[in-house]
Amino acid sequence: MLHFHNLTLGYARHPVVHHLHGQVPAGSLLAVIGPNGGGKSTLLKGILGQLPPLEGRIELHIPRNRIGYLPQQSRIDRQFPVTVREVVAMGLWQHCGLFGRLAHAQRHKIEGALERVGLAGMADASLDALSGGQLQRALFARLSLQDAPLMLLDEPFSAIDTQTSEDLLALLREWQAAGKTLIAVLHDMHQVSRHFPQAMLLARDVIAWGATDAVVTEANLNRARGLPTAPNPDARECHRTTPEHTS
Ligand SMILES: Nc1ncnc2c1ncn2[C@@H]1O[C@H](COP(=O)(O)OP(=O)(O)OP(=O)(O)O)[C@@H](O)[C@H]1O
Repeated sequence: MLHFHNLTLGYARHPVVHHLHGQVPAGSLLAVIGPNGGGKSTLLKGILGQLPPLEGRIELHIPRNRIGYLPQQSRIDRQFPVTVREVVAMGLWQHCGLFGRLAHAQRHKIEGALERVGLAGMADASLDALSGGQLQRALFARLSLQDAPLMLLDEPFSAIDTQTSEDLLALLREWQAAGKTLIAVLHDMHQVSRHFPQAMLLARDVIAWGATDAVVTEANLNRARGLPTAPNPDARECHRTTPEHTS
């Protein structure tokens, strides 16, 4: 689904993710973990094509506009005057355009997606009336309508109550069982160990990547904590490469 070839990503020539090699096979459920500033969101931006590589490349086996993306909740403008229906309808924009009128079948799909995430009857609620957990449920409904083969989720369960997290984790497993490839940035190691078969520990360099049990170890986490994650303005361009990884 996704293949990293000696990928280096960064800002203004300062590398943040270094020399990433390896592939994410179709159908993976991969957690990206690591310290603050370790480059997790930067990696998602690279995959989305929002940040061109400083070096190397990303081989993507689907068109970029077929990637589903759930941004960090803090990036959502909740004061924007829209209803839950309008937000969820954006998941169908490839079928009806962003400002097109919703056909009966599309309204039906939206109702179904809302019901599936536990928001039945909430379509006309305004976005600012939702709790954090309800908003995340609505964003999952939008993602489900997008029906993308690859989905990237940036901290989908931060500041979300346990019941909502459990419900949405069940949805992720359902999507994986249907053949989707899922990559999620997460901070809760307990959640990662319980629900994600594969993990990548990123602290600018990949510390470990593979089966979650082998990645989430005290030794690896300590190593990641000990690495500098602040940008170094004096960093020189580096030509190191690392061996190929297959998740
Ligand atoms: N737009 C930007 N311009 C310049 N530097 C940036 C930009 N976005 C992120 N960075 C820097 O890149 C580094 C990695 O940031 P990134 O957001 O990818 O980390 P992260 O692992 O997702 O962190 P967190 O867990 O805190 O969300 C940080 O040092 C950050 O300050």
